[in-house]
Amino acid sequence: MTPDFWHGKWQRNEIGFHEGRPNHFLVRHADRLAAGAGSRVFLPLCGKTRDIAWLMGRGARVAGAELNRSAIEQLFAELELAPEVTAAGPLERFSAAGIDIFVGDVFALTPAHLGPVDAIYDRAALVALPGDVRWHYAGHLRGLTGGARQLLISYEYDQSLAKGPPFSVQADEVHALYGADYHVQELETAPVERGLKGLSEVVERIWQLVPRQG
Ligand SMILES: C[S@@+](CC[C@H](N)C(=O)[O-])C[C@H]1O[C@@H](n2cnc3c(N)ncnc32)[C@H](O)[C@@H]1O
Repeated sequence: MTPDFWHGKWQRNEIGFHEGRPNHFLVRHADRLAAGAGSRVFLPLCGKTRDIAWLMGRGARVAGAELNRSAIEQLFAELELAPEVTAAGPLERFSAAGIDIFVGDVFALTPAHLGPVDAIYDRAALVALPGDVRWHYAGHLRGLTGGARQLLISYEYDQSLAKGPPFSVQADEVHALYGADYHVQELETAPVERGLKGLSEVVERIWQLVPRQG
């Protein structure tokens, strides 16, 4: 997916991925992020997800990365926060109390700019990326965060019936991407009731990834 693909989606308001309310799996399993008051949670490819407000409401601090500037302007408007905007290498940092969002390519974000994070919450981020990029992404997340624990939400469907994104990411791929560094545990699986891409047989899975040396 090129940056223009995603900018076009935001420009045309084709944001079917945006849930508009906190994700049901996150609400049920957030305690496993061990991200209570003061913890800092990183949301890669964050869009303007309502999960950010929900996590902040629990006292977590939030960091995010998002390609599209308008999405982040909308996010701050919805949070009723006025961001301070500064340069962060090739990205921009939108900051307010308890929140830093890096606008630009997540692959250009460095650990020095991101700063320490306690946990990663990946919803519709890994699955937004094509297969070859997913390997690069998993390694980049490790490098950015020192292998912080994760909650990861994936979709599975028959990829021969529809093109991504979101891409189908099978269980064995999650293990292959993360199993060397993390204990990978499936927490819950549920059918996507409204379907996805016109397909009725789609499942959504939430994973907990705990660092092996942690
Ligand atoms: C499927 S959406 C998911 C957004 C959000 N996680 C949610 O749950 O609503 C993927 C988002 O990733 C952003 N994105 C895609 N490639 C990116 C990249 N290389 N760096 C940063 N953001 C990216 C897109 O603009 C889009 O907002």
